[in-house]
Amino acid sequence: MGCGNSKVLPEASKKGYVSVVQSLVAFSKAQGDDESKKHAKKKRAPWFSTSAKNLQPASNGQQQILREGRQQDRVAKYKDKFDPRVMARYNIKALIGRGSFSRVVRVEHRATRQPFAIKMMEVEAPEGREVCATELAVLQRVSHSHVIQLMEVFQFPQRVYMVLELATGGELLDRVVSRGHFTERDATQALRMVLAGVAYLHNLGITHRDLKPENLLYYHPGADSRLLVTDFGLATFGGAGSEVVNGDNSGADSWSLRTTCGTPEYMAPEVLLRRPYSCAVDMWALGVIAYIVLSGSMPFEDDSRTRLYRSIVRGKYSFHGDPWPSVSNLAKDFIHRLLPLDPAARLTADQALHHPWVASMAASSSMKNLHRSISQNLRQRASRSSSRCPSSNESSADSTNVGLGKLILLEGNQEQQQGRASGRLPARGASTPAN
Ligand SMILES: Nc1ncnc2c1ncn2[C@@H]1O[C@H](COP(=O)(O)OP(=O)(O)OP(=O)(O)O)[C@@H](O)[C@H]1O
Repeated sequence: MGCGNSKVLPEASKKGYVSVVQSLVAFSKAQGDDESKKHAKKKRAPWFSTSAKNLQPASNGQQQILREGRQQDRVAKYKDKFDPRVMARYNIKALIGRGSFSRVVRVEHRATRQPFAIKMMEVEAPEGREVCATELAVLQRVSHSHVIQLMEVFQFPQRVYMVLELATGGELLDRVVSRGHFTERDATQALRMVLAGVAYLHNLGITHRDLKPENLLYYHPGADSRLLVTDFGLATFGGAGSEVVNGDNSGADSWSLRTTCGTPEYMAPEVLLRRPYSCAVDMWALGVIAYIVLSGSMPFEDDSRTRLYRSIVRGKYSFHGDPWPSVSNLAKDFIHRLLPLDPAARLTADQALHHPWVASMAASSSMKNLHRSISQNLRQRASRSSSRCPSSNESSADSTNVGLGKLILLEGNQEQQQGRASGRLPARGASTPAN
C-alpha cells in the first residue's frame, strides 16, 4: 500500500453516499498507538515497494537474529489471539502480513502437516464484517487453478478465520525483479494465467475491482508456478451479463455497478467518473498491470491525486522512455486494447486471451531482455516513493499523495444486497464449523 496505506475518500462525496472510508480510517485509528505504528510499517508504496525489498542490501547476521526474535514474538502474540478451536487443528508458524482488517499467518495442519495460510478477519466492526462477507461470498463460490482456493472457514462472532491455500512464491513484481532476465514471453506467461483466472471470475459474474500486482501471488517459488488472483475484499457479484460472457460487454445488464472503489492508479475512468460500470474495470486494471510488467513504470501516475484522476479520465499515457523502444508493437497493441476510455471497446478477458501477442506467447516479438530497464524503473519509483513518505506515521488524511491505498465509497446498498444474496450459496470445498 501507499505511504499512508489508508482507505481514502475521493475529493467530493455526495450526500446520500455512505462513506465506509471514514469508518475505516476511524477503525484503524481506534486500534491504538501500538497497532497504528505497526500498521504504518506495513503501509507501503503501491506495487513497487515490495519489489524494493529485493533491492535492499543483505542484512547482517545480527539483524537477522533480531528479525527472527521479533517474528517469534509476533507469532506468540497471534497465537494468543487465535481461537483455541482453530489452534486445535492448525499450528501457527509465522506471520505473513497484515491487511486493513486482517492478519495472515502461515500455519500447518496438525494432522496432515500440510501448510496453509489463515486469514484472520476482525468482524466486530461493521466495516470489517462487510469486507469479510464480501471476500467469503466470493471465495466460497470459486475453484480455479488461478484463483486462491479457500479450504475451510471458522466463523465466530468476533473473528472469521479463512484457511487458504498457501502462496509461497511471492508477488508478481517481486518475481520479475528477482529472476534477472525478463522478456515479453515471460510477460505473456504471467498475463495468461491472470487472464485465465479473471475470465473465470467474469464468467461467474464476479468483478474483482482491485486487481494489481500485489494481489497476484505465485503459488510456489519454482519457475513453473501457477499465478493466483487473491484478495477479494472489494469484489462484487454483478457487472457481467451474458453479453460479457459472449464477448460483448456493452449490454445494459452488465452496467449494474456503482460503488467507487479500488486502488487509485488502477481505477478505470468510468469508476472515477462515477458512471455505472461493469467487469470491464478489471480489464482496465489488467492494462495497467501489463504496462507495469513490461516497463516497471506506471501508465498513469502523479503525486497529486487530482492530477492522477485527470490523466486517467483523459486516458493519456505514452510509451516513452526505456524499455519501450525494445517492446513490440503487438505488446503495445495489447495494452491499447485494454485501456480505451470506452469500456465497451475494451477487450474482455476471453478476447484478451486470444489477442495474438498473448495467444502466440509473443512469438513474433524480439526476445530482448527487458529486466535491466524494468528493475531500474522500479528502483527509481521505490526511491521516489520513500521520499514522498517522510514518516511512517504519516497521516491517513493526506490528500495530495497518491498510492495511498484503496478507495471505498458506497452509493446505496444495491451491490451489497446482490453480493450477499449470491453469498448465500453453499461453499465449495469449504466447511463452516459451528461456533
Ligand atoms: N493465501 C495466501 N498465501 C500467502 N500470502 C498471502 C495469502 N493471502 C494473503 N497473503 C499475504 O498476506 C498479506 C496480507 O494480505 P491481506 O489480503 O490480508 O491484506 P492486503 O490485501 O495486503 O491489505 P488490505 O486488506 O488493506 O487490502 C499480504 O502481503 C498478502 O500478499
